[in-house]
Amino acid sequence: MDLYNIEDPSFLKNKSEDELKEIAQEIRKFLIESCAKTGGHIGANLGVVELTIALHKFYNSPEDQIIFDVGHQAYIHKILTGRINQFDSLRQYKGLSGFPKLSESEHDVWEAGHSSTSLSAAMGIAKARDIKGEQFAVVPIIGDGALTGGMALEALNHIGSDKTKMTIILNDNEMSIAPNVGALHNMLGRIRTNTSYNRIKYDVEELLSKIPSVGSSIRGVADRVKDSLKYLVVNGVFFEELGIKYIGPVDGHSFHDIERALKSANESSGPVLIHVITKKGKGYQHAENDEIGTWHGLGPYKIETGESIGSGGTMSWSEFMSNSVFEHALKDERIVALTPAMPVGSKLHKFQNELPERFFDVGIAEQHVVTMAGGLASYGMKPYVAIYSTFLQRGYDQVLHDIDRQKLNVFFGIDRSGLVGADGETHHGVFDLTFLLPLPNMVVVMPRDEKEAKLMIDFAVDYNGPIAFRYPRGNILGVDMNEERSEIELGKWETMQKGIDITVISYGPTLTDVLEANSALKEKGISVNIINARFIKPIDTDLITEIAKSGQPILVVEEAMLTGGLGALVQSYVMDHDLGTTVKRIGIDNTYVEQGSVSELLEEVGLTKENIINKVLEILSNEKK
Ligand SMILES: Cc1ncc(C[n+]2csc(CCOP(=O)(O)OP(=O)(O)O)c2C)c(N)n1
Ligand SMILES: CC(=O)[C@@H](O)[C@H](O)COP(=O)(O)O
Ligand SMILES: [Mg+2]
Repeated sequence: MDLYNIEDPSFLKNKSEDELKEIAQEIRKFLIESCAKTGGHIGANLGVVELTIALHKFYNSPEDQIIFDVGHQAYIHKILTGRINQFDSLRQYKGLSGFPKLSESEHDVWEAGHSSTSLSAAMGIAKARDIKGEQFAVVPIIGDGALTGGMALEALNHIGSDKTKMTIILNDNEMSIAPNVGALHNMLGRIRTNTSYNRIKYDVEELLSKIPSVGSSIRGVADRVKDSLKYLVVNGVFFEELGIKYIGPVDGHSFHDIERALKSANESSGPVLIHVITKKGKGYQHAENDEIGTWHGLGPYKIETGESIGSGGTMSWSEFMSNSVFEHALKDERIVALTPAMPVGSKLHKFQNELPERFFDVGIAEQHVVTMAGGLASYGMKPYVAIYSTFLQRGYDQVLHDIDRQKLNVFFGIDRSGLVGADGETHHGVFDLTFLLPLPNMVVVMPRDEKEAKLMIDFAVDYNGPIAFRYPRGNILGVDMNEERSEIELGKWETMQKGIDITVISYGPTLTDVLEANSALKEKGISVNIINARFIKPIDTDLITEIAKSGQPILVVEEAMLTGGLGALVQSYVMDHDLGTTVKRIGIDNTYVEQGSVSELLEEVGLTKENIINKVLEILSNEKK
């Protein structure tokens, strides 16, 4: 079978099981080879090869709506819907997205990137279908990790009570990114190991099918026996009690078993959940043996050895942050660390292994993690919540209502602040300032390099109140740790270079570009006053006033949304206090930034040394007029 000839999934309809197995094998081989070059979410995809093929054989996409939760496991779906030729560009600039994308194919009916949205989306689609009197199938596929997300549970609550027809595929591989956690995970584990129920249930169903309809009273008794079995051996009771018919566990690598379950689900008039058991990384030894979560998603690798290509170098920001907080925790018993399912990305292993009683992986539960940190803080602890900027969006009300309003002593490590690269528009950490800066009690900081990070971590640990500590994806800028630095003082900025023509204010790693632009501007005889706004909030109002009174125009450069960013704060301060000086900004202007390498994306949004130079020249030339 030439995978490159696939245009749509209809070719699967008349394939025999042996042929399907062959296709699965070819797809696996392709995925392993292709992701070795581009990187990507290989582990999750290798686990759903048979499942995705079986779904596309059984259903008629796009009329039947197949909805992938998170969407990181939709590569096979992309291959079966005619996109194999684009895999060379997977997750690259202008290339094939790593997630379902409406603009890529009519078969992508729902976009995601963040987890646990599929069931709510499915409910909406199913309701629209019913209101319009249409008949198609609605099939959300949700992982055991994504099922721990609060939204998924809210949706189950609604779907079960409403009895809306849909077939939910629960893809249980026992892994979130890291090994999955929580009581739901434990419950699924019990079901997986409880084979006796499954055997009895199938036997009883088999028996029931043989009872003729005339024997209705016998059949009634038998039905009740079958129903009561679930109470005896607990399988699926959780879902059944919610009003959702449970089928499973089903071997997710067996075409026969999946098809049998899909047929059975299809006959039901209400919601059904098929519990499918799969192996993450299936068919590729390195990914299959992964017990940590490294193979969930990664960059290019060597196929034979599984070694990563091109990673390494200096320490990542995440590792530096987590290790530094861990060092503090060894001395300060108030410090506890929390993560919503991201111990791998946030590099919390040291904390997790050495201080397990003060470490909490709460699963994909951003709202819960924030408020739980509040509870810990309210009782004298110093919680460190390592959370990706993009996922903190989920916990915003909790940050506002529970933490900031009560001035609780929570230290947020806001990982992946700024542009993240290949994951694209669902994952860039560029909105957090817009939602954090209005909070009256929140302090927001972002260090520019390793030395400043160390000083700021010391500050944040000592600080008593909510503090958001932003840091980007990628490696930390290493410097001489003995270098002299001005003391970190709440709301005070650092003057990195005194100048007389224009002030450029920035923070974090973007300052490197500002410093580079400065070298070129110096050659043109322009003297730049360079300010490190290490506190993005509170801003240094004394310094802004002093600069404005000196008559210098100001340029604020930031890797964040312009709306509600630092530049906006500085502009309003200058305006509100009639300081009269010009304030211009470079940042992300009212757009969702796509996927690509961070440098390509910085170029696209104008966050480059060249653009800073041009903007400075433009401002100075306008000032002269
Ligand atoms: C709201 C949110 N939090 C965290 C993540 C990061 N994340 C992406 S996939 C994933 C694990 C999902 O596990 P599961 O649903 O079981 O899928 P699997 O990879 O095992 O197939 C996590 C935590 C996310 N995408 N969205
Ligand atoms: C799909 C998802 O949300 C995660 O797998 C994400 O891709 C991880 O990103 P990092 O590689 O930055 O940890
Ligand atoms: Mg999983």
